[in-house]
Amino acid sequence: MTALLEAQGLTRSFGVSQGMFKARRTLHAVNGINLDIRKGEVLGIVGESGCGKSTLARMLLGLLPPTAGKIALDGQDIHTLGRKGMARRVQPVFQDPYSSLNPRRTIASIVSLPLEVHGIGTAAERRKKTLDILDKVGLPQRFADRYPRELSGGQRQRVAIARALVMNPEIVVCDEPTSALDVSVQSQILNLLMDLRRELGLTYVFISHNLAVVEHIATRVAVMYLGRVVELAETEALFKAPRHPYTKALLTSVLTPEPGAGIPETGLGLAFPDPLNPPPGCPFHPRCPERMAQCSTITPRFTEHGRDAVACHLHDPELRASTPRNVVTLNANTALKQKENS
Ligand SMILES: Nc1ncnc2c1ncn2[C@@H]1O[C@H](COP(=O)(O)OP(=O)(O)OP(=O)(O)O)[C@@H](O)[C@H]1O
Repeated sequence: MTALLEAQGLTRSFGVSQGMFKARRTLHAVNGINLDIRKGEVLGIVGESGCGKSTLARMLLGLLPPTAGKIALDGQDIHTLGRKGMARRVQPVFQDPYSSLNPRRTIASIVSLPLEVHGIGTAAERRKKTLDILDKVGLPQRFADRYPRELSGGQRQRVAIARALVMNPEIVVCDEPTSALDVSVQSQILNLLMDLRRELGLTYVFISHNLAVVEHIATRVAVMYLGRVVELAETEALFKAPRHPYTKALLTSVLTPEPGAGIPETGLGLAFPDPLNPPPGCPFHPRCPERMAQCSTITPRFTEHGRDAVACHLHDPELRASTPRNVVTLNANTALKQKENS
């Protein structure tokens, strides 16, 4: 598969002030990510709250400029495409269908707005296209003249999907598209997204903290930790045989949407690190049950393993071969005890 959207060294930092008399500090929300999104795939992006998923999504959509690195769409720097050029080809579906739809506009006017903004078609053509799209997302055409408040959460998310599709984009970036919905409605929306992908040949970037959802929908998965991708693998391989200790921990946990709440039920014990003060070396090492001596000083390289890749010294053939005697493997309890004693 060829890369449709490609991120190179993608970085986004924010200046954060910590009170009146303290100097502003820099928070690297996304830190040097290389990622190719291939035509027709569903690239799942997972990781704890605060690891940088939404910041990455906003950059891929062209809504937030990177502080370093670049993104290319079909080989062309998205900077040169501009917001409008990007909006024709890459569209978002966000988490909250309550706040993302203008309450004062009718459904038809919400869905057709992108066409109007881009000056596409006559009013009659736009109306027809809007009704067709409502049909495609499973909403009765009579909803066209209703307002968001008259619709349920699931119906509103269908409107948000219709609005994303009305421009015939190639890529849809879905940021937690089912997280705000009732469980009973979530699978309907997921099935709709999958049907639309098949029918329209779409490519999805699918962000979720829900691993079961990602396993169901993604063809490939990128696991993020503190602004970096630490593992990238085909979905089946990732869920069957995760390589990175963090991925392994994620698979045995249920992530909470609360920032800073850490990974519950993993046995790792230690909380999510302060993004303003990330640990040296491998950012995961203080929580890692398999950490080795070099993990606290050397940042792991991203090494390829067949079609997959991982950033972990345990899987770096060069480093493993060169430092066999340095290796000190700690289990989760030892790591926890060390933390308690320090
Ligand atoms: N505008 C901003 N100014 C300062 N810090 C920010 C800003 N936006 C995001 N951050 C910080 O960047 C980091 C990554 O945030 P981001 O929202 O991308 O994470 P996330 O993985 O999407 O989390 P969630 O699942 O909670 O949405 C967090 O530490 C967050 O506090």
